[in-house]
Amino acid sequence: MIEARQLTKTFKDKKRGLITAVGDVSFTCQPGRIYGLLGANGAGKTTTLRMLATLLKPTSGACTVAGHDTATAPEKVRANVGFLAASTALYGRLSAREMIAYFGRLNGMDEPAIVARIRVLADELGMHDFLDRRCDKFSTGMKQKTSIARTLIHDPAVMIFDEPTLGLDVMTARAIVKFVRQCRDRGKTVIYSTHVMSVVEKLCDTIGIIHGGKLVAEGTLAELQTRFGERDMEEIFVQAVGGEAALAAALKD
Ligand SMILES: Nc1ncnc2c1ncn2[C@@H]1O[C@H](COP(=O)(O)OP(=O)(O)OP(=O)(O)O)[C@@H](O)[C@H]1O
Repeated sequence: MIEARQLTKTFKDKKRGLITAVGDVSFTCQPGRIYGLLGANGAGKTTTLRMLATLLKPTSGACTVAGHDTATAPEKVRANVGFLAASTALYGRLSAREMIAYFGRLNGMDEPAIVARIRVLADELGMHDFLDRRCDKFSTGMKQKTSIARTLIHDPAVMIFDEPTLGLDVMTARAIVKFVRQCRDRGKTVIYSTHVMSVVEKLCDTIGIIHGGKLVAEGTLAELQTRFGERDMEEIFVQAVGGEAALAAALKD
């Protein structure tokens, strides 16, 4: 389970002064559920996820992830979390299998467990054709699948995906969305950040709309449709952030 309580993160920026990237954000995600964090560029999604994954310390507020507090037990949180960041990198000279196994060892797994888990991930993500090829020759989709596998090698209870389908072709994006759904169906707690409305509609059990660092609306798709009197997620989103002018102004910052 994930519980964020009044999470706030401010940055001092030379040009822009004090920035509240995330302000007073609270939400929970239960096992077997996908929480979709939906927001435009600069809304505060990545900063929120980095706090949950212990990569950033909140300025105030707290988070509990898989039963552990990120401030007092960060190692325990990290052992139970797989975080696919937009910037997750691969070593070009390693093959996908070597890369994934390396992260298995970093997570304290023994060799038989690593071999077995790579087989499962390669089946689920469709990676067998390129498992033993060098990462520097990979397409964007192959790289992303390898990054996902290395992030989830230790089969964590909590999985955090930051824009996992960005820049991917339709078929690869569909394969990844299907994989995320399977993770949820196996009881994982999943956070999925994106600005793609259609993915949120199809995939997420609960949707949190984040804008200017604030969680401005939250609910199931049906709840949001009722609350805003709209069926279309894009219309709901624009209304939730205060209209097109407010969205355009935020994107200019
Ligand atoms: N290290 C930092 N120093 C200064 N400002 C930062 C820093 N990290 C993020 N910000 C600012 O905080 C705000 C939220 O950024 P964040 O990356 O969390 O948004 P996002 O929703 O993930 O957007 P995107 O989809 O563009 O990645 C932005 O205004 C960003 O410029």
